[in-house]
Amino acid sequence: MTRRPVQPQHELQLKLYSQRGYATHQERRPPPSRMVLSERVGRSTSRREGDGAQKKPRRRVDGPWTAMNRTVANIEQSRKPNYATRDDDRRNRGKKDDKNFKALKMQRALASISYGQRGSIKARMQEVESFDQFELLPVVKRAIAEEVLKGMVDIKPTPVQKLAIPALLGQSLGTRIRKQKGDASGRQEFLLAAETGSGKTLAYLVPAINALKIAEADDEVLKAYNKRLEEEKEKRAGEPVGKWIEKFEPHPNTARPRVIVLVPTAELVDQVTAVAKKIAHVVKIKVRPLSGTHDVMRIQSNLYGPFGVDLIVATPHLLASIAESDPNVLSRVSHLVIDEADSLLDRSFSEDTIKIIDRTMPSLKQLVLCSATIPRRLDTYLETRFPDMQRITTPNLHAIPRRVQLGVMDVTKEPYRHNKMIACADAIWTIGKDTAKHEGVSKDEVDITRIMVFVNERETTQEVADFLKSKGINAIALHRDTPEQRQSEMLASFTSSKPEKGAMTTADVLNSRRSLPNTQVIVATDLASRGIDTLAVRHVVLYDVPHTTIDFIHRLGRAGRMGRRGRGIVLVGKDDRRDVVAEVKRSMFMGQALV
Ligand SMILES: Nc1ncnc2c1ncn2[C@@H]1O[C@H](COP(=O)(O)OP(=O)(O)OP(=O)(O)O)[C@@H](O)[C@H]1O
Repeated sequence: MTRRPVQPQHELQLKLYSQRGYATHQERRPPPSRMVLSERVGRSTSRREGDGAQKKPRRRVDGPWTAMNRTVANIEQSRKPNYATRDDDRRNRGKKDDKNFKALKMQRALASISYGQRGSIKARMQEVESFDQFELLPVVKRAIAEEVLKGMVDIKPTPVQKLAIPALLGQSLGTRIRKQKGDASGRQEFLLAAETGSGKTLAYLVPAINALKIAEADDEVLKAYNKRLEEEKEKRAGEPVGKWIEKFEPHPNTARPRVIVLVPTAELVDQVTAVAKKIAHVVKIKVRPLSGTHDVMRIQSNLYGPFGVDLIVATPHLLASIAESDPNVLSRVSHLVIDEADSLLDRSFSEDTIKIIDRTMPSLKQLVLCSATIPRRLDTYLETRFPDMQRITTPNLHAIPRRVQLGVMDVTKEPYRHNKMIACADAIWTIGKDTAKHEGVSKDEVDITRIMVFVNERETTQEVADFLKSKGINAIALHRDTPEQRQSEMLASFTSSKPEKGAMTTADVLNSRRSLPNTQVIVATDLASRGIDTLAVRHVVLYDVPHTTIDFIHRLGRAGRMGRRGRGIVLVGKDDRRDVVAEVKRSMFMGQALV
């Protein structure tokens, strides 16, 4: 048997962060797994092989003395290490083999979507080339081109938009997407599932606003109100409307929105509101945000303001509590969108979300759930509650794009000795310096590098941010107690689509020893930043190994958005599931969906 040469750890680290962009020998060819878990680990002991198959298994009570007095090593045959060679590994790669994703399979959190179904969808998508092919009102098309995607050349719908917009519009198009008739009440239910950063927001906002505008044209009450308003304007000859509108009769849409978009966080309320307002500006509808960060006065004026409200973007908790005191708020909703449905229908939010779904049901025409991941729990819930829901899934759902690379840092080795904080700071310093180096020494100013660090527990965010600050890194923790202004300033720079120049030159950055100029870091849990459109982020550090593949997808999804390239670094410690990390890395390399 040939032995593999052992490389000193610091050499591996250097290689890992070398200019070749993490594509080191180890990276390109993951070592074979030395310990392969039993294929039948999920089955009960009674059904395992051999003569013991018929016997009832003896009940074993685990306790401090269980391992004593054993005369044989308690190693199952099936747990024997698999000494697969690299050649075996290379041969097996790509084969649809049960060996793949074993560790992930044990954790299986995501619902599986057949590749057969994805293939046929891919063919249908090719039939759509432009937003003009959708049966949208001209004013909505203009809003997309002139406001939302302003400045972009060759504007094309993204895969999820190609599939979802015609379906939500009830348009047959060439796409042959099944036109949903709706149930007895005429209500339609959709699930939009597509990768992170793939343009889901527009995919649901555009058809909802289009429907809103069509309904508005048929609304007799609104037409009569507008007529009276025009007469009043004439009567008051030139007096600014803002001065007298409060005293005029209440707007028919006051506190009676027709479209509601639910999102999990205040940051997402702001983000989705900003996109909706860009369309609203051209289309002339009233879009208002409702989130816990607003004071009571602002919430009151957003909901009960004299100009009415058409579309509300809200967090479920706040909206559910408003609906408790004023049930009419949800009495006229025709379109309900649940963005980040995997979070909003999970334990912490589901009570309020379901309350809102139930209350809007009588008037609801379209229910749209939107998510980058479909956890099995959500899948089961939808199966039971909405058996006729039309599922629109893109071909790459649950796969982390190949343009995002994943590097692994072993924190148990020198020089880190299990100290994750030092490893994290080291990774950030390396990224900061490497990025400056890549920009070239001739540059006067270097672009600011934005890095997101993800931890599993909210409590750790501040601890990690403080440590990074002590190491000269400009880091901020994203949690409830961070001053709102600082938080929103930092988020604004992370979500900007244009690169921003820092004050330092390349030489300054490379020579600096005490602080890392031109680098900004946000430390967060993925829940705090779920859905945030961090276009400026190219690097993500997974300080903790995520608990599930769902978290892997959402966290790595903050980088490499909308076709951009990205890099992730996962810090792996003594107690972390290396097998899971290795399999995620392998599936990313092969462009396969995670399980
Ligand atoms: N057709 C398009 N062409 C180019 N860019 C687009 C298009 N549609 C949307 N975008 C841009 O893509 C980015 C990501 O969109 P969006 O935030 O809707 O992604 P998402 O799918 O909701 O991601 P997540 O799952 O992380 O919430 C935004 O900056 C948006 O402006």
